[in-house]
Parts: sequence; C-alpha cells; structure tokens
Amino acid sequence: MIKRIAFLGCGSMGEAILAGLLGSELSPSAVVSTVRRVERAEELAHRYGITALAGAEEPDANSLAVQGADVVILGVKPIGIAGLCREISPTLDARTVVVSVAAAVSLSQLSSALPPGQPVVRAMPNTPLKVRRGVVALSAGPTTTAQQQALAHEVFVSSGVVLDVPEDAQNAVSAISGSGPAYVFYFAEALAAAAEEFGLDEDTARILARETVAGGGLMLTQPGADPAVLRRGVSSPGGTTEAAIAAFQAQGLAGIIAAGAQAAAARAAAITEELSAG
Ligand SMILES: NC(=O)C1=CN([C@@H]2O[C@H](COP(=O)(O)OP(=O)(O)OC[C@H]3O[C@@H](n4cnc5c(N)ncnc54)[C@H](OP(=O)(O)O)[C@@H]3O)[C@@H](O)[C@H]2O)C=CC1
Ligand SMILES: O=C(O)[C@@H]1CCC=N1
Repeated sequence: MIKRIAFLGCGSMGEAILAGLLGSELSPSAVVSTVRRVERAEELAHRYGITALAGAEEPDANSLAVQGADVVILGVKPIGIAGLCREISPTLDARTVVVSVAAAVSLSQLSSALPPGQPVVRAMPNTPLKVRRGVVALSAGPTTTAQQQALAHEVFVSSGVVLDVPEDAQNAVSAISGSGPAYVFYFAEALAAAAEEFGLDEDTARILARETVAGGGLMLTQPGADPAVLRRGVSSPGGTTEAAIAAFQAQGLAGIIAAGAQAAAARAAAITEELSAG
C-alpha cells in the first residue's frame, strides 16, 4: 500500500494521475506535489487538499517532497528529468520507487541521473486517467522489486487499465495511447467543423460532435466491444454511413492515422537521442 507519494511536476499529466488516484482510497494527506509557480501550487492545494510546494517560493521543494515518500512521480517535461533526478538524489531513500511519466526518457537515462541501484519505472500514461478511463504501460528497471512494481501499479490501477510492456514498446505506446486522446479530440474538432460547414450553429455543432465521440467511446468500453462490429451496427447497406466510410477510405484516412502515429514514435526516438547528446 502507498503510504506517501510525491508528484514532482504537476501539470496536465500529473494532475490527471493525481485526480484519479485521489478518487481511490488514498488520503490527500498522503500526497505532496511540487510545481514551479506559486499560483499553480495554490490551485492544486485548494482543489485537492494536498500539500503543494512551489519552487519559486521554496527552492528545496523537490528535495523536501521526496522525504519519506515510497513512490515519487516525475511529471516534468523530458528535458527537465535528468536535472530533477540529480536534484533529489541526495535526499532520496534507496527504497523509494521513482516513476517517470516522461515520453522518450529511457530507463538507462533515468538510472544514470539517480543513485546507483535506485528502483525505477518508466510509465506512459494518458490524460483520461483523470476521469478514471485511462490506460498506462509500465516498464520496470532491473533493480525494481516485485513489491515496488506493485506500488507503481497501485498509482494507476484505480484510474484505468495498467499494462506491463517491455521498454522497447514504450515509444509505440506513447504514439498510440499517450498522444491518442489528442487524436480523438482533433477528430471531434474536425467533426464539429464539418457540422458548421452544413450551416449548423457553433453550439449545435460542438454538442453533436462531443456527444458522438463520448457516446461512441463509451460503447467501446462495454464488455466484448469490437470497433469493427460497432461500426457495422451503424452502417446500413447502401446507406449514408457506408457512403461516408467509402469517402474516408478514398482519402486514405487509415493511412493518415498510421502516419500520425509513426511521426509521434519517430519524434520520441529523436528526443531520446537529443537528451543523450545533451
Ligand atoms: N500531457 C499528456 O497527455 C502526457 C504527458 N506525458 C509526459 O508528462 C510529462 C509532463 O507533461 P505535461 O503534464 O503535459 O506538462 P505540463 O507543462 O502541463 O506540466 C509540467 C509541470 O512540471 C512543473 N515543473 C517544471 N519544472 C519543475 C521543477 N523543476 N520542479 C517541479 N515542478 C516543475 C510545472 O510547474 P508550473 O505549472 O508551475 O509551470 C508543471 O506543473 C512530460 O514529460 C510528458 O512527456 C506523458 C503522457 C501523456
Ligand atoms: O506530446 C507529448 O510529448 C506527450 C507525450 C504523450 C502525450 N503527450
């Protein structure tokens, strides 16, 4: 059981994890988070009842936050991860499991900035954790015990589906489910724009697109749901949906989506290289 957890960096992703976790049995008194700005720390403390420290006000915020924590979540941008690891290293307990959610930061890059043998987990979560419909893939480092891996699972399990993957799958996971919510939101934006092209007013267009994406997503969460079967359930032979799908296929929509995911994975590989090059 997690007794104390520290979130170092708590923006979009950190807050999504935090919100999902606090919906479980964990008490806000077991959570400390750090950010840079005072107003963001105040917002988090007010919204969740946690302790939130701002680096702008308390320069030792990160070192203070990790003291006594059994899990530390690194939620800053990839470029900030190594510096943050070096900053907390002197005060980190050797048993604390350090979970990085940063895209493209490898386990070896993490370990090389932490004390030798520090237990580490590389995670790729997504923001729907905030509404407890997230998915996260975990890859543990070689010194991370089964008990420490269980603690990392516990961070996410009440907020979504937790998968264990080999580290070399992490860039693919990032390209599919890490970035994926943005693809879905982009689709919703495009659907609303198409609605406005028909002359529907902006509010009506947004509601139609939003409820369609949300409702379709909810149907996919039903036991045994298969997207191809659900699609056929909407597509009458010779009807309107078939005409739309044929137009999507003629435009190469599946290939366009694959190209987007490839671009995301390639960018992750490039970021890993850039971080190694310094
Ligand atoms: N957003 C997403 O959907 C996903 C993001 N990720 C990963 O999550 C990480 C964070 O991304 P995201 O949440 O989008 O980014 P944000 O910019 O929203 O959040 C970053 C947070 O880090 C804080 N911060 C920056 N530097 C420090 C520091 N030295 N000490 C303490 N706090 C610090 C910022 O504080 P302040 O608010 O005061 O500026 C902010 O709260 C990235 O590594 C990204 O790859 C992974 C999967 C999905
Ligand atoms: O855009 C990014 O780099 C991060 C990683 C996955 C989602 N957001």
